[in-house]
Amino acid sequence: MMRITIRPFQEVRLLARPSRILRPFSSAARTLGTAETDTSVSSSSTASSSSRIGRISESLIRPSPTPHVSATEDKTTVSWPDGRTTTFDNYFLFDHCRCPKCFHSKTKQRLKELNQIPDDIRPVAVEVDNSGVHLSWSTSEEHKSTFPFEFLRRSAYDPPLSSYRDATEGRVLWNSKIAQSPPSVVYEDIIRSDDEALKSERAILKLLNRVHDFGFCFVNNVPATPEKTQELIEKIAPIRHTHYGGFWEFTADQSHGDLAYSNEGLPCHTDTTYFTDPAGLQIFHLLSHPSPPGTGGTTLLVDGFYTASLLSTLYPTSYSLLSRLRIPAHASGTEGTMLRPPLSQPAFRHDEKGQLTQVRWNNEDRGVLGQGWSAEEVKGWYQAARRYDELNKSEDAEYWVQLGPGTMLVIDNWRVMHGRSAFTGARQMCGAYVGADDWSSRRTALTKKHEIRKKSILDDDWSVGW
Ligand SMILES: C[N+](C)(C)CCCC[C@H](N)C(=O)O
Ligand SMILES: O=C(O)CCC(=O)C(=O)O
Repeated sequence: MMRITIRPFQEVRLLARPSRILRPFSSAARTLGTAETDTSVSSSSTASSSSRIGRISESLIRPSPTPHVSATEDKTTVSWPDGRTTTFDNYFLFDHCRCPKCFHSKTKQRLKELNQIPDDIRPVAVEVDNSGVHLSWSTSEEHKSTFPFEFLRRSAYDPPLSSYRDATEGRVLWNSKIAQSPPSVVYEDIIRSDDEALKSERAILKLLNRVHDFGFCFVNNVPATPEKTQELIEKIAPIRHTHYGGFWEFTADQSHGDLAYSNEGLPCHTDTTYFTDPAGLQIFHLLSHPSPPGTGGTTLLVDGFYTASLLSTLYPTSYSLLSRLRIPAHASGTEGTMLRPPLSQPAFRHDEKGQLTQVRWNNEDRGVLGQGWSAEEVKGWYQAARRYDELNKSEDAEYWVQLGPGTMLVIDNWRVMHGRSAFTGARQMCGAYVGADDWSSRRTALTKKHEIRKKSILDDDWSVGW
């Protein structure tokens, strides 16, 4: 392990290749001293606090894939073997230390407060080996952090290393042709005997991965009863309770002041746009709709990410307006329920990397537009909305499927829109919502437990909090 002791204000470059010998220095704090050349690795060289004279001892080191690491008063720079360089604020690195003083390894919580980080925190020693970068800090008490290369690659922000896997990994955008081979799993893989709990979990993970990748997935061979449907849903993830209840059964009985409780057709939409946090999963199981004599009641699915990508390509200005202008939504049709989130949101929301993460699209529940908008924005929004609507209603985008007893449909309500054709006759539907964070947590936890983890994946303490 190569150990370099550095002094404040001293740029240090740790060489991954024996091409140069570091210019060692010995100096009092705060100034650069005259250099002494020392080509032997001084095993005795130890991290020095800022009060002691430090020495750089460096020698030719074997070529290795480890990066160069250099630290100055406020930044630590990592020069990767592929030639890319990323820089970290020393405050950021110290804040992300995972040593026992800074991070509770069981609760995965940060222990160090911001006011416990000295404003001028900086490394006083840098070591690099195959396990990562080891920084000794300028704190009064000895404090050392070890950063896996994987953490530094993934957390890089100056600049970001976009090669890192992100939330869109595995995502498949689809159009009406998905009808040829829609994603599905079978009930028996999930509901198993108690001694097959691990197989059941792997089947649930397969379902949730398909929901992540396609935005929906069928579960076939489900017993057509509310009880078995509820049991299955609760096995997958916790049910989210709303003003409609937890597990719900509904029919055209106007029991709620909402068109879903009628026999009207419903254009493609996402649900609960009137919640600050719209439902993550929308799950349906059509228990009964004798047809004949009943008619209609066919389910519509549209990949809102697919049509958003078309809009972005065809009408980038419209995409931008739907990504920026906030739309109030409300649910006001049921006695005692007047839902209207305090913070309206735009139709398209993106994550920190600019990836489309949520589509909120519901014409029926849309409120009064234009508050705080300009006249041009009002006009522009309607043009953009009509363009998006046209794409959603196109033959290319619409996937019509007739549900029936035995087939449960799990929808990512942040991405895939659903609707139905008008119907006649007695139609019994049941299902539930699951919170967005809840199904994401379930999928991540099952992935961690069941997927063979490539050694480059971050270990426990570093894999959380992204
Ligand atoms: C699913 N369930 C029938 C219980 C409620 C349906 C709510 C429909 C509402 N317009 C919305 O889009 O959220
Ligand atoms: O009845 C259906 O098939 C769907 C109803 C619906 O769109 C909803 O509950 O949001």
